[in-house]
Parts: sequence; C-alpha cells; structure tokens
Amino acid sequence: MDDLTLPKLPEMTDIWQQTLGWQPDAQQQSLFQQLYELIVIGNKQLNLTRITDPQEFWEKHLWDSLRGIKQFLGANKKLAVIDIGTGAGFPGIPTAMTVANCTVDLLDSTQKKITFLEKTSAELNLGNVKTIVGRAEEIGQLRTYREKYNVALIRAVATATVCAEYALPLLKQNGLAVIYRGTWAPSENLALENAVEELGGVIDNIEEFTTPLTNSIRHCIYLRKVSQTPAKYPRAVGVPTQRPL
Ligand SMILES: C[S@@+](CC[C@H](N)C(=O)[O-])C[C@H]1O[C@@H](n2cnc3c(N)ncnc32)[C@H](O)[C@@H]1O
Repeated sequence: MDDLTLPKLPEMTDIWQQTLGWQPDAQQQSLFQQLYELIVIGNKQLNLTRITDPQEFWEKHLWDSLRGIKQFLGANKKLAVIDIGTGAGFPGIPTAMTVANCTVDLLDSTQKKITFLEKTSAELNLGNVKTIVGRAEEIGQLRTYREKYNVALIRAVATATVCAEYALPLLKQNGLAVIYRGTWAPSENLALENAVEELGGVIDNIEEFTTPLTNSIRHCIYLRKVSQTPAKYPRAVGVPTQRPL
C-alpha cells in the first residue's frame, strides 16, 4: 500500500436491510472496504474497472452483485458457484464474502485479471475462492467443470442467449444461472426461451428492479437447468457470439 488514504465506502445499513432484507456484519463490511482498496490500487496498473468512486462502487459493484443472489444471503446450504467472466471479481467475490457455506470459482479468459484475483483472494483470506483462467466455451466442455455447479453467475459478458450457452452446461440438474442485465424487453423473451430450451433449461423468473442510489433499471434473468445440456454445447470459442442460438 502506498501512503494514499483511500475513501471509506458508505455502510448503507438501512438500505441493505430495506432492499435485500440483509446487512453485512462488521467483518463483511471490513472485507468490502479492503476489496475496494485493492481494486483502486490494482487499477493503477490494470484496467480492472472504471467504477472507483465509493458510492458508485457500493451501488454498481457490491449492491448489484448481491441483489442478484438475494435468495442465498440468509441461506446456509452448501453451494458450488461459478462466476463466468468475473473481471475484477463481480459478482463472485461479494458472493464468496457473504453466502455462508459456498465455494466460488472465478472464471475469466484474461490471465492478468485472474492473477490479480488470486492475490486479492489470498490477501483477503477468502479460503472459499478458486480461480480458473480460460474461455467459457472450453471450460464448459471439460469434465472437471461440466455439470459441477449449483449456481452460475454471469454479468456484463455477452447477450443473454450467449450467456445461457456459457452457463447451462456448467450447471448440475436443478442448478440456477443468474444473468445480470441492464435493460431487458419482453420482446426478447421468446428468443431466449427457445435457446434455453435447446440447452436443457427453462426461464424460472425475470426480475426488474431499480438500484437504490441512482434509481437505474436493472434485470436479473434466472434460468433453471431441467435436463442434460446436449454435448455439442457450448460450441467452439467464438461460435456462440458469431451464431447465437
Ligand atoms: C465487461 S467485463 C465484466 C466483468 C464483471 N463480470 C463485472 O460485471 O464487473 C467482461 C469480462 O468477461 C471476460 N470474458 C468475456 N468473454 C469470455 C469468455 N468467453 N470466457 C471467459 N471470460 C470471458 C472478459 O475477459 C472480461 O473480464
């Protein structure tokens, strides 16, 4: 750490409670602050995120990450989670800090980001975090990872149908994929429904909500795996984006 004093993240205890029915304890609040500082410092060398203002970081990285997994915050069930295209660790790292009894695998295709996340999770003593460097299209075809997760998180990586092709092969039967979106129009439902059906899933739910500080509209699309994903999915690197289902 250099001698720069970094600003404190807001606590927002009431807002956590009102919006998610949950609030971080003192240890989790301290982990959020340490994560914020490591990211701001890491950003000097790596292009990790453009969101470094403390209020914006709180809303767009911490709150938004946890809004998508609200249902797991109070639970204490063993969960194997993967965060696909995790970038600077969102939503995977806040998930690892707050969901009791979960393990989180952070997947990204960029080695530099994964190296940063390895150091960060070691500094934060997050024993339940592992990292994987690779492309979702390849990882989804490997026996070590395919059908191994209860929950797959994916935020700001690709269109919803592409995200579904990355996520569903990695899920166990009855597993849940959470696709974080900004905008979503009901007219997009049918194309997604068809793609998800082909991949062995169904759309469980689509939630629309506003963020608590700036009232921005967000969506979370929840997909449930109901049957085995055909072996040909995910297709080869680049194909899901070039020829979406
Ligand atoms: C815009 S960033 C989003 C990061 C983070 N999920 C967030 O919301 O802050 C997209 C990330 O996905 C990764 N990515 C894109 N396509 C990928 C793929 N096919 N497999 C693995 N990672 C991928 C990129 O390297 C990048 O770090």
